[in-house]
Amino acid sequence: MIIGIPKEIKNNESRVGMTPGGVFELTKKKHSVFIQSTAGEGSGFPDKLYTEVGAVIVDSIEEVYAKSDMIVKVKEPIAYEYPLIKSNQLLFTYFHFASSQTLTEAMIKSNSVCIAYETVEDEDGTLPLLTPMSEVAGRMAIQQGAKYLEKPIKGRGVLLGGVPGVPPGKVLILGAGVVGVQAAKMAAGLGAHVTIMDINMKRLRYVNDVMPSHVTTEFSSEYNIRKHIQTHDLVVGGVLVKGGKAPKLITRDMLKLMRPGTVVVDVAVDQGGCFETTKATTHEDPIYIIDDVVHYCVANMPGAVPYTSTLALTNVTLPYVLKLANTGWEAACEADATLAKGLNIVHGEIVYDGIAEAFA
Ligand SMILES: NC(=O)C1=CN([C@@H]2O[C@H](COP(=O)(O)OP(=O)(O)OC[C@H]3O[C@@H](n4cnc5c(N)ncnc54)[C@H](O)[C@@H]3O)[C@@H](O)[C@H]2O)C=CC1
Ligand SMILES: CC(=O)C(=O)O
Ligand SMILES: [Mg+2]
Repeated sequence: MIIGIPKEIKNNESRVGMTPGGVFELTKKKHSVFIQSTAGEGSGFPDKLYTEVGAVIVDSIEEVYAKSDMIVKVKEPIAYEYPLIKSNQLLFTYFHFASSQTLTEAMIKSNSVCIAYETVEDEDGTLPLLTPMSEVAGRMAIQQGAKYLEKPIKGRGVLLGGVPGVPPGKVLILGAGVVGVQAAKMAAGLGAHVTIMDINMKRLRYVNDVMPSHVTTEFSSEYNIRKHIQTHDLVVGGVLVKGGKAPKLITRDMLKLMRPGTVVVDVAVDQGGCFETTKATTHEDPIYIIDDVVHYCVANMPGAVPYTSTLALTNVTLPYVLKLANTGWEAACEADATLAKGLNIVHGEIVYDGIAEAFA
């Protein structure tokens, strides 16, 4: 198969769809790989490393799309790319359709086959292609939150770890999935007091078992959220309803309960966000303030640490890229139920319930 890897063009997105190590495995199986010039540079992979393993460097994104049967990338195609997508072309990337009707309509119109990393789902309900980026974003959420809590950057002026004689800051985490647990780990490591909430008791039992005693679990309800946002300094949104829109757990009127300078980091922004006041931001301009609450809502957080994220992403996508390249998407999805869950839009039809429901 002919595989194309374009350079990402989303704001400050320096990840690339495949490492040279991944390309090596594809060319070993006699597949052809076209990669856009400098696509890997931001992740520490100059063109030379790709040509050494048999990839062909092409100058423009137009050429990558025009030559390829399958496009392997990181983020959803953006408007510039819509007209480049060919009928029947296979697109393997993150899409997060439920948060964008424009993207959904464009992919329906393209007559392509869209397999979304974020809905590839194992038998046990875990999301193997979302997990590593959620691990990155969960850990980053505390790094970013701690930074914006500093007074010159508009926060409350609280040091999360406190100091001897002064209590630590308080972090509230909504969702005890991958993002939530990684955020809890980082916040606990800094010495902050952590409250983590979920509606899944199994997850809360797990967190209770593995975390130190300054991480406390609490069932996620409006009553409990209203209570805790009055005393916590940093609130992290990490909830997910697979493939669907995130539930709005903190409404506009609830912001008034928070103290000025409280920071919210809504990692769930890519599925629409769990704060009513969430709107997607970029690494270039990551925050905005509403009712004195600092909002950080960057939809591609791992893009800022591409040296780590590109490796972590290829680790998990490569086995599926190989299956798709070796047998084509129909046979690969028939043989692998986990991969088949990634089918979101096929030749103009939405085939994933969560997306259809988001726009019903
Ligand atoms: N902004 C960014 O750069 C990135 C965003 N993400 C996003 O972060 C979100 C979370 O991802 P994961 O942690 O991997 O998902 P996950 O499925 O591991 O965890 C989500 C958790 O939310 C819980 N939940 C659902 N409804 C809830 C409610 N009403 N109250 C409390 N908890 C609730 C679920 O029970 C589950 O435990 C996703 O939308 C994902 O796409 C992931 C990576 C990067
Ligand atoms: C998962 C996702 O949206 C990201 O890695 O940017
Ligand atoms: Mg995202």
